[in-house]
Amino acid sequence: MKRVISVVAAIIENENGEWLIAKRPQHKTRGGYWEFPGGKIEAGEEAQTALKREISEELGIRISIIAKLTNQLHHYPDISIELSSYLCKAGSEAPHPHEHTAIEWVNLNNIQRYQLSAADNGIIEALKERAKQY
Ligand SMILES: Nc1nc2c([nH]c(=O)n2[C@H]2C[C@H](O)[C@@H](COP(=O)(O)OP(=O)(O)OP(=O)(O)O)O2)c(=O)[nH]1
Ligand SMILES: [Mg+2]
Repeated sequence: MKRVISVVAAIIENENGEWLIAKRPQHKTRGGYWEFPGGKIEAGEEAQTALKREISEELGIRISIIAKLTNQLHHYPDISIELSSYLCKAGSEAPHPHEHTAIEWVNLNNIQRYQLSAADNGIIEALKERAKQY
């Protein structure tokens, strides 16, 4: 059995109802794919603490975590990940891509144009479901 890596991702919404996605650098696993910023939970770390740390490292901003959105196990050929996503709000600080090659604010209608990691399909589904309720 493959090792399961616990990963947290921030689903950050701005005032225009757009979501922040970031492009992974080529040299990393799943390089060139877009994702929701975040990363691996370190040993002994709480999920939400890990998320705030990752977002500070990757984008240089603080976030408030509103609610958990999804929790899904995904098997890639090389690794398995347990991906937990959280709905978040950013303050007035502008995010900068410290560890990605680009960031974009996208709405749910044009997010399909970006090639997202396979594990993120469940997150998009959940966001679309949620959008129907409003
Ligand atoms: N952050 C993030 N990782 C994702 C998403 N979807 C997805 O399959 N992954 C995968 C890619 C990686 O194999 C793993 C998380 O890796 P990561 O590269 O962000 O981890 P990290 O920030 O801790 O980076 P590193 O120190 O290991 O380089 O989860 C997503 O939406 N966000
Ligand atoms: Mg990361």
